[in-house]
Amino acid sequence: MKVAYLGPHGTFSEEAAHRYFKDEHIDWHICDSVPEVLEAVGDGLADWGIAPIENAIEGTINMTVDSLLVNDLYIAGEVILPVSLHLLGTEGTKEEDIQEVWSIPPALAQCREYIRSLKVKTRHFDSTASAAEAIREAGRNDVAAVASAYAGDLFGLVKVRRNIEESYENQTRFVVVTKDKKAPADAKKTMLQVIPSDEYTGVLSSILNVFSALNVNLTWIESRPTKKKLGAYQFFLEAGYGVQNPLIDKAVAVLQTYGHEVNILGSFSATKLD
Ligand SMILES: O=C(O)C(=O)Cc1ccccc1
Repeated sequence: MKVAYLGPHGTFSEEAAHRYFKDEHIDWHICDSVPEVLEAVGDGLADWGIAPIENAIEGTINMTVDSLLVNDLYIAGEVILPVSLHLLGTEGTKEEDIQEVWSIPPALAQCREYIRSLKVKTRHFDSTASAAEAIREAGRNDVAAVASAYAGDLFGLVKVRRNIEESYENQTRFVVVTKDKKAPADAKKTMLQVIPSDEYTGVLSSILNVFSALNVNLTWIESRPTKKKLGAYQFFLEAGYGVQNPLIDKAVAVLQTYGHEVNILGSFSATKLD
């Protein structure tokens, strides 16, 4: 079985992948960016992929939501991983000498306040670990990376400042995706994409009412542009029942009678890591 995740070694994605698939014999397919992970599964280069979709501080990771759709993937699992971010530099780096901080944008966003307080520039990388690796290769004392303690150890960096994110309860949610649109038997949540038939006053509230009328809890809601014209949005709704529950079929049927396009993007249960 081949599983794709965001590399290089030392990313949070690697930790999530290794801990989620711990009991199986896996052929790992390490990718250079989050969109490439989902593309690898879409193109059949890997059977499964794991990608970050939501962070407790920064919210939705849009590149994952968008790439899920482009590659026609099914979410069959979810992993919640505690994450701690540190400012990492080469030996001898002093906080006051840092001019630039390097990392993947969602990680930089989780420590926005701290980075603003340093009054430094930021540089975007494709992962926390690729930023840490670049700091080691640069061998400079005026740049630092935002990454995990594990990445710091791997690339021989020291912690210039610990726990720089804006919450001590920081967690990231990853989705486990595949091409096969089959829900696991124990699925407890369903992810739906709803593309409204038209723009009219109250369209979102009428969509949400379908779920409240059926007493189906929604655990996540996100809107993304349809990318067709300015102001046209589609909605992602995560319902608190697996797809095998008749209430999900009912909700989909009602939404379709309203003329909305509804796609089931996945059904899964959560794995919480500590
Ligand atoms: O860059 C990484 O280490 C990733 O796996 C992506 C990511 C970035 C920020 C928080 C969690 C995961």
